[in-house]
Amino acid sequence: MQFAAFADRAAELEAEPADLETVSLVAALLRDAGDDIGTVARFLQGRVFPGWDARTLDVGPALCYAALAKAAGTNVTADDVEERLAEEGEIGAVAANLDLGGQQGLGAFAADGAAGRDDPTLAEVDAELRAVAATEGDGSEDTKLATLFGLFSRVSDAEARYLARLVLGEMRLGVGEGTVRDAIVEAFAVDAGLVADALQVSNDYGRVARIARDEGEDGLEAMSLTVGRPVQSMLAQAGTVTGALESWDDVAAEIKFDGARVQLHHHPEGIAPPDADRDATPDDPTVRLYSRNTSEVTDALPEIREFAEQRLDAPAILDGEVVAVDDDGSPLPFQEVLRRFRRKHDVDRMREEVELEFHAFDCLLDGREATEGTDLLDSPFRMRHDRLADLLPDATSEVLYSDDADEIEAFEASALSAGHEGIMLKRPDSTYTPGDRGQDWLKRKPDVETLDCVVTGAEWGEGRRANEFGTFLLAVGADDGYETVGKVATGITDERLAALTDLLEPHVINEDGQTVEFRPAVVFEVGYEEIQASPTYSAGYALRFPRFVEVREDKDPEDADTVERVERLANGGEGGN
Ligand SMILES: Nc1ncnc2c1ncn2[C@@H]1O[C@H](COP(=O)(O)OP(=O)(O)OP(=O)(O)O)[C@@H](O)[C@H]1O
Repeated sequence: MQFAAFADRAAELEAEPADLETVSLVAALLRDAGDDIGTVARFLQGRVFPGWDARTLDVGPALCYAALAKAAGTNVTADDVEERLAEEGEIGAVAANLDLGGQQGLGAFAADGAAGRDDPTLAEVDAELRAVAATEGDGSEDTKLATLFGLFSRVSDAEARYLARLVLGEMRLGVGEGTVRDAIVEAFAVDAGLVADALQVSNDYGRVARIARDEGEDGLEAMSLTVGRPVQSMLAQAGTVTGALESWDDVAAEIKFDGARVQLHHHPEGIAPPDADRDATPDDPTVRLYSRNTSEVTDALPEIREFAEQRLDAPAILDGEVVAVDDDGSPLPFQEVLRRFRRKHDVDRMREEVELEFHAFDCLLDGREATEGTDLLDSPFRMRHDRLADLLPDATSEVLYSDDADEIEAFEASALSAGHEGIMLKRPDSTYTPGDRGQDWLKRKPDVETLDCVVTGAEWGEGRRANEFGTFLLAVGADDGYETVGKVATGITDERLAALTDLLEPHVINEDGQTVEFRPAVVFEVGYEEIQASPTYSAGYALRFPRFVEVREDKDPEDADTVERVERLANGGEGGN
């Protein structure tokens, strides 16, 4: 398929307001996509890589504007592109009006290796974007710029609209995961439940679309978890012991460890890297570790890798928390783990400073021969946990199965006095539902709830702080983008303000006097006293007394809290008992 044909269909989708029609248009596009079906399923969602693959293009707005400016010709600068963005409101419209590769464009003269407008195929665009993602090291910015310039010079105005959005990961087509899922069902007349299950185990819309088309329901049914391809983590809602005991016969209470989520994959025959299009060989590592966002973190956590290498023999996928401990083995605050977590250099030195432990709390795949069935997603929690305790007796979370509130309270008190964050309450017969923040896992924390908010704006400080941001605008996820819920200025030390300014400045997309606007990129955890309905902010709610707690480096904007959750919290639907 030509990229131009994809852009035409994207324009049709963008113009379609009705959800049902959108699903039908996507279904038709999937049917027409031929060999490009996987790429189409991903591009429509603004993704180049499947969900299990954490690679990103790593192209910030500034680089994208520079590439657009270069392709637009000698008269246009990156600042001009930014200015137009302020007028037009979104990058697609800007790109479509720049006459890229046209009369003025350098691409017209085939400079710098650019071929001029030549109608690239979808596969070519995909390959070029993957090349951008693979570029690293010294001079990588220049190489990325050259590749993007080359691509932008090759496309028409209509194509440029969607190419620019794709580069920045914001397609704005109203096509979310649910739309693609429903479209696969409609396009290939396959069972919706089978498609949903296949998506859960594979975390890969492109592959599910292809299998639904080529192998039908049998193929979907045969899809199972694959060691080395992380699934989305199952998540929790805030809940109460009384609520859990009212809804369930008994409760599985566990310690809530204060660390970072890690999915541990083990295969004795090696696990191929995610970007290698080949089977594993014995030279590949036998353990790979993934963060909550499915990024690989194996190299940052060598002791966890060594632990798994020594202790596991068969294929396994385990879910757990990595916690930092002091010399006595008592847990240290979550920030200590993060220091280790994102570490690329000096890992050995850091390893001496901060000791890490893995606490496994779930088992998604148990490949030991003696056990029946390997994929445990549909098995009840009690059984998954028993398997886990059998696999790693000394590194598995302790569980208290109880229907007695007093007993659970005593369990919580001992968890807190041992320095843990709180407890989790799980429904003992619940299945593992990847990516789901459902009612089967509840977190009970003794302190006030916090919210994870996307920082969408800020105001410059005054006087001696004129070069630092002073107040941050907070937003939460909505159906279409983000809605604001408050501003935070308290809880931030001077030193921290400087660091936050450095962190956020590269994400500025707009500036108007004292006020700046950010591309959604950074997530703040924010405490508050209360949430009130309020017309001041676009979410319709305002946080009272918001207080900065931490930057959630382990979360992407998509993982932030939502308007729906804010509404629930405001109406007292969640909270301590
Ligand atoms: N025993 C446990 N079972 C499940 N999750 C646990 C456990 N101990 C610690 N956790 C952590 O608690 C989190 C559950 O809360 P939630 O699903 O809301 O994630 P979160 O949004 O990262 O929340 P939080 O900010 O509370 O860590 C898990 O993601 C995991 O990192």
